[in-house]
Amino acid sequence: MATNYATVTWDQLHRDARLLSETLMSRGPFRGIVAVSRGGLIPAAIIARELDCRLIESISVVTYQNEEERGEPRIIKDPVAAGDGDGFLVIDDLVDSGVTAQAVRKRLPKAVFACLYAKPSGKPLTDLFVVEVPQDTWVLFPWDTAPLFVPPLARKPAPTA
Ligand SMILES: O=P(O)(O)OC[C@H]1O[C@H](OP(=O)(O)OP(=O)(O)O)[C@H](O)[C@@H]1O
Ligand SMILES: Nc1nc2[nH]cnc2c(=O)[nH]1
Ligand SMILES: [Mg+2]
Repeated sequence: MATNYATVTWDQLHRDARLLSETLMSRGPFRGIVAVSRGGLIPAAIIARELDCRLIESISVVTYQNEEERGEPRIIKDPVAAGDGDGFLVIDDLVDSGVTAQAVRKRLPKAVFACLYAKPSGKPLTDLFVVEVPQDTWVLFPWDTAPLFVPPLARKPAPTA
């Protein structure tokens, strides 16, 4: 269970995706990009623009049976156009336990796997990432959050003794 939160803004996400693109320039050129849906879709779009890559595939892996329980990962959308991954770049937003990345790598063994954020358990499954995040930290992506009004300190009720 995560005990801390790390909020990522749209600006940070864009900057990190551009930083990853710079590193990826020396690993390419790539025939195409496979976005790991859904979290990898927006990072993949930014990276595809930077790398001038127009062939975009997607893979969708479901790892949750219900809200709590994790089941066997199931690929519910296959990246047909990517074959065995040869010449392709796979993009996800983050690796946590590494379960999703492992399933993607099994399906696309020849692809390069890159993501923006990596927690220690998932780190060995990525070829490239931008920022390491502690295992006990839950990353809040811009699509997970909304700006919220926070009352001024002076208006907060005094704590009762
Ligand atoms: O390393 P793991 O423990 O597998 O966790 C990482 C995966 O979890 C999140 O996706 P999620 O399954 O929540 O689905 P989504 O991308 O559709 O939101 C995230 O986008 C990664 O794909
Ligand atoms: N948004 C989000 N999804 C995840 N899926 C697995 N780990 C995470 C995380 O830290 N943040
Ligand atoms: Mg995902």
